Amino acid sequence: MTMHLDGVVRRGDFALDATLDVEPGEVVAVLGPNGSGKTTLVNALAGLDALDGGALHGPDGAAWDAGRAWVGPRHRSVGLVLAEPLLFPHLTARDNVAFGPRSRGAGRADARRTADAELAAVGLTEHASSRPRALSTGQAQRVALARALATSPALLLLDEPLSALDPETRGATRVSLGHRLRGYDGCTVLVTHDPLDALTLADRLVFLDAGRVVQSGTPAEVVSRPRSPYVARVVGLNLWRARRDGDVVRLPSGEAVTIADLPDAADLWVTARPSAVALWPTEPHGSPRNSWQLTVSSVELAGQSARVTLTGAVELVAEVTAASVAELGLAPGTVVWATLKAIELSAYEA
Ligand SMILES: Nc1ncnc2c1ncn2[C@@H]1O[C@H](COP(=O)(O)OP(=O)(O)OP(=O)(O)O)[C@@H](O)[C@H]1O
Repeated sequence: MTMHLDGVVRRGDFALDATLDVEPGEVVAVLGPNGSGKTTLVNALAGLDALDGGALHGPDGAAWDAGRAWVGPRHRSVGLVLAEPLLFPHLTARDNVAFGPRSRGAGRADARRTADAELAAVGLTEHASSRPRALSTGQAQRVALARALATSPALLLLDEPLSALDPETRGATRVSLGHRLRGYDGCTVLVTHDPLDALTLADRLVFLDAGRVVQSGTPAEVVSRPRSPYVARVVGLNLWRARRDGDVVRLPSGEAVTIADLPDAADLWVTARPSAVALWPTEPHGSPRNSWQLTVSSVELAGQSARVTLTGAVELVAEVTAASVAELGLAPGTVVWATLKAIELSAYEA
């Protein structure tokens, strides 16, 4: 069944006030800036915190938290994976995974069979007899995933499961996690800071800001139409709020922008890909386009390309080749002209 939350959790001045539905077999990634309420949400779903209002219905169909109805964490059908694997150091990988089924009443042989199947599903059959200190960090995290799934939970909560891994291990562990999640038919909520986790592992993305859901949609929808500066940053797009006045579109700074294809709405979001921004040492002339004289505030080189942050009449990120950084002498404080063709701007109703 669908997991359904429509509830409020208050912590001092902060309030999480969110609606979240997750279908069986669906992976929903929850993203948001620090302090937006992601951990508060996970704690409410796991039963580590109670709702202060509203209701939570688990995927098993039971009211987990609704008025006087309350199912404690031990009685919710939930598997939890945190950033650190937190395995029992004195138990083998197999016994770590078998611990959950055992403590829920399974016989020793049955629990071991389940553990072996779960370890096989994350590619760790050969390490079943290893103790945690003999495992790499990525392997230990895969054992933690096997342990979380060994009780066949209806809801799997993954709270930054890859964040403690070094970049190389993270890539391989992400692939293994994705593979395992495709074979899991329960509901999955994945909290992450990493856009790559969200875009590669999730069927749907939910963005929290200050305790509220500010956008949700499939990765493709969110990537093409971000609706908050945070979402735009995550998907790597320039985003401005704009107002249409007749055929003129103005940014909040009052700057007019020319957009080829305008929707019939007054309040707009306008996006542009950083790679569509061209930079020039002097004011360019020629085909009609948007052009601004801006100051470079930062340059981040990554291999053959660079992300250049510019400020002035508009805030803009440009992606240029490493060669142009040298040719234009781009460094904090450099003044350049930035242009964007009307056809490179995309506008949609806010
Ligand atoms: N026990 C508490 N008392 C008061 N405020 C709290 C308490 N617990 C959390 N908060 C506040 O609630 C807000 C949300 O915290 P939460 O940990 O859920 O955010 P988060 O999105 O998980 O952040 P991060 O990405 O940094 O982990 C924060 O402003 C935090 O300071």
